Amino acid sequence: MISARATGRIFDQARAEKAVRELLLACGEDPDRDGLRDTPGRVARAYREMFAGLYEEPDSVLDRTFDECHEELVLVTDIPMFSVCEHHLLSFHGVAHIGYIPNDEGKVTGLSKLARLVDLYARRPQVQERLTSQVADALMRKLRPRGVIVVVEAEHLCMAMRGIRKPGARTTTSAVRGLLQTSASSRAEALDLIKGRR
Ligand SMILES: Nc1nc2c(ncn2[C@@H]2O[C@H](COP(=O)(O)OP(=O)(O)OP(=O)(O)O)[C@@H](O)[C@H]2O)c(=O)[nH]1
Ligand SMILES: [Zn+2]
Repeated sequence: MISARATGRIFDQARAEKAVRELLLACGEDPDRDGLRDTPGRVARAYREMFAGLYEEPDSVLDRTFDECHEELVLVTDIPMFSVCEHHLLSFHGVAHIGYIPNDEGKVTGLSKLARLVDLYARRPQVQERLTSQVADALMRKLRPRGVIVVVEAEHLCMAMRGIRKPGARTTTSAVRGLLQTSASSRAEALDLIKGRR
């Protein structure tokens, strides 16, 4: 059993393996045949990795800040993102763009922390809308910036490989907070930079 570092949740490897074995049986497969014998263990480990964000405290990612006196937009685009849709437990994946305007103390975070924050929230059972707003809200809570914008563009495998079967359909979600919500010109500047990034 893997114990949680911060959130009080645990990953129960033995239970996950048992559940995968049950699922294979339910599908009419033989989990004891050669090719499947190690599969429950592998799948359980894969889920532990894909849901690693359940065991991490998001706010701690942003504990370290730097005084850079930068009071204009900081924008990181095209952060690769893999998450798991909580409705079908299938992947949705794409990119996230994150921008924020530091407060007048000029408090900035390390750029990699923005990607770490996306990773942490993405590695949970999710819906894209909640992932997007959770990242924005964590930044507002911890950095107290003047504004935040988060845009996520993703393809959902549950819409591509099953169900409606529309591979290539992309979903875009955004969350804007503070000045980037109230000021149309600040928001337009950020969106232009996101749209024109290539
Ligand atoms: N809003 C939102 N919907 C999502 C997300 N991921 C998957 N879904 C949708 O969740 C919905 C679940 O619908 P249900 O009718 O309960 O399930 P279903 O019968 O499997 O639906 P279909 O996918 O249409 O076959 C589907 O429309 C999915 O496209 C997401 O991140 N956000
Ligand atoms: Zn889904």
